[in-house]
Amino acid sequence: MSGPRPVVLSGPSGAGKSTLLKKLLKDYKGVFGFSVSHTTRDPRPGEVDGKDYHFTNREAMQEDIDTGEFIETDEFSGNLYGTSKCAVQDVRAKGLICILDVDIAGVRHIKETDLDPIYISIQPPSIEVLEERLRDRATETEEKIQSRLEAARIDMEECNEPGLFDIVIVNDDLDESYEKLQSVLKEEILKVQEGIKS
Ligand SMILES: Nc1nc2c(ncn2[C@@H]2O[C@H](COP(=O)(O)OP(=O)(O)O)[C@@H](O)[C@H]2O)c(=O)[nH]1
Ligand SMILES: Nc1ncnc2c1ncn2[C@@H]1O[C@H](COP(=O)(O)OP(=O)(O)O)[C@@H](O)[C@H]1O
Repeated sequence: MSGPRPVVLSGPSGAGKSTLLKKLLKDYKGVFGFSVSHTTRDPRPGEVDGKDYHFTNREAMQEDIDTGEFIETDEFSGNLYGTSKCAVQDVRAKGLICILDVDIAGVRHIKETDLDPIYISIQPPSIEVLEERLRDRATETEEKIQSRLEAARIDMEECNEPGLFDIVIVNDDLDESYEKLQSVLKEEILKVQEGIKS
């Protein structure tokens, strides 16, 4: 499919991916669209089905996986997550830059497809700061915090693997990170904005 290149945002749970991507979606209306993943985890207060995720159960999701409806899926912290073909096509059909928020296993799966996105890793300044952010967010049980921190340690190591990401942004100061993110995406943003004008 032609059009602007999609963008993959990855990085440990709690690093700030949703915060950054929500800013992009708000500041660049008509430029970006979010690929709404499926998940078997429970919705958090305020999360909207069909907007933040397609909330589903394991049986229904497995049926869809079996019929080939997913580009990639992964088990993360006891739940299934996955990007459906429709999630990406719906955004790309509108000519928008499709943003995917996936874990590092998802990044590796997407590398095997022809999607050709820009790969961006959002990292916390340290594991201690990450733990603090996860605790302050107050969305996870102690068990889920521990399993996210375990996955984070692996992610923080693997993100520096040569060729895996186009850029790694250490999200210390939010405004600075957002500036860096916008600057990496400048070219694609311009393509869409020029398209809107003409
Ligand atoms: N592979 C894959 N990972 C996903 C997908 N959707 C979300 N994730 C990842 O699953 C992890 C947990 O997401 P979530 O439960 O929303 O927690 P949060 O990242 O702490 O807000 C994060 O690392 C997400 O990037 C997906 O469709 N595919
Ligand atoms: N640069 C930052 N400095 C301080 N707190 C941040 C920063 N970026 C995000 N946060 C906070 O950290 C928590 C985790 O961010 P979130 O966007 O939910 O992460 P992710 O989507 O990667 O799991 C949220 O409570 C968010 O408000």
